[in-house]
Amino acid sequence: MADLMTVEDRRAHLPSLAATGWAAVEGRDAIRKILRFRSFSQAWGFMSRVALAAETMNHHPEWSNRYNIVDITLTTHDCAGLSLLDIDLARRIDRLAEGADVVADHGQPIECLCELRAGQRSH
Ligand SMILES: C[C@H](O)[C@H](O)[C@H]1CNC2=NC(N)=NC(=O)C2=N1
Repeated sequence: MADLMTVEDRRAHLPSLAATGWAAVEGRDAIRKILRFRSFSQAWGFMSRVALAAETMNHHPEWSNRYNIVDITLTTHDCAGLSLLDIDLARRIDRLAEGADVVADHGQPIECLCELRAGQRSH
């Protein structure tokens, strides 16, 4: 069972993900990144590789694909917020997305997620 990230975890891990284009999702304890590939084929190949990583981790993205665009949101359903599994999957996604363009005009600064929201309690 994945635990909700503590404030310390968040401060340690989230800012570096901002550097690679991850942003906070409005109203959710979740991170989002939008990628643009050269073609549908490149986008689909990326998604295939991420799918294999997700299956290995048993941790899956919420994502959509439109031609050469892949829109990815990560959060952990079991704890209704961000866990370290989301950090791990985000880093694997960044490695697999090498060479793709990052669409940056969305989301809130990721630092918004470095404090726990009302009602959230990390173990
Ligand atoms: C039953 C299965 O192990 C769980 O539903 C896994 C599958 N993949 C998952 N993916 C994500 N993002 N969050 C989860 O809590 C989760 N739980």
